[in-house]
Amino acid sequence: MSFSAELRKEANPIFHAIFEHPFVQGIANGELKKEQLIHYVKQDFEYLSSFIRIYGIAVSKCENREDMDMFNQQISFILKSEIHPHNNFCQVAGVPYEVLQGYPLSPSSHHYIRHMLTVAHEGTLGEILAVLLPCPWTYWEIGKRILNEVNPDRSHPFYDWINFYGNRTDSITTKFCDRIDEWAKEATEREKEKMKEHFLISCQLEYMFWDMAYKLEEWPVKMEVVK
Ligand SMILES: Cc1ncc(CN)c(N)n1
Repeated sequence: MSFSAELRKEANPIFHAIFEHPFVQGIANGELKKEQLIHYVKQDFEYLSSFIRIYGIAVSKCENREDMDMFNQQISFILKSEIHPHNNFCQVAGVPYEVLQGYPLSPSSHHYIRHMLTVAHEGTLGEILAVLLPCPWTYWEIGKRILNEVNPDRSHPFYDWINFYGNRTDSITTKFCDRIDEWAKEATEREKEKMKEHFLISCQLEYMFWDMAYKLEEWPVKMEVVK
C-alpha cells in the first residue's frame, strides 16, 4: 500500500464523520442558515490567506523547480479560482463578498492555522505536504460524494460549490499524494510517523472547521473592540 493510501485508511473514521457533519449535509440538501454561510466565508477567507502564506514557506524549503511550480500553481488557484465557492455562499446568503473579509479568527480556525504554521516552520517538505493535504483531499471527496448521491441540477443553491470541488480533473490531491509517496520512500520511520500525525490532526481540524461554522463558534469571553 502506498504511504498516501495508508494515510487515507487511518483517517477513514474522520472522513466519514466529516461527510455526516450537519454543515456538509446542509450543503448536500441545500439547507444552511444565512448566518452559518456568513460565518464560514469570514473564517475561510482568512484560512485561505494563511494557506497562501504557508505555501510561501513551503516554496522556501523546495530544492527543485518542479516542487516550486506545484506550490506556485496552488497559490494562483486560491487567489484566482477558490473565490468562486465563496461567491456561491455569499450569493445564497445575500451579502457582498467584500464585507466578509478581515475578521478575527475564531478558536478552531486559529488552532488549524497555527497547527499548519508550526509544521511549516519546523518541519521538512514531506511534513508540510502531510499537514496541508487534508484541505484539498476532504473537499474533493465531499464534492464527489455529493455529486454522486444528490446529482444536483442548476436549481440547487450550492450547485457551483459542489461542482467546483467535486468535478476537478486537475486534482491537487493527486499531485500532493504522488509527491508525498515519493518523499516517503526516502523518509525515516520517525519522519513518516510525524507526517502521519500532522495529517491526522489536520483531518480532525477540518471536522472542527465545519463544526465552528455550523455552531457560529466564537471565543468564550466577548471583548469590546477598543479603537
Ligand atoms: C478549512 C478549509 N479546508 C479546505 C478547503 C478547500 N481548499 C477550504 N477552502 N477550507
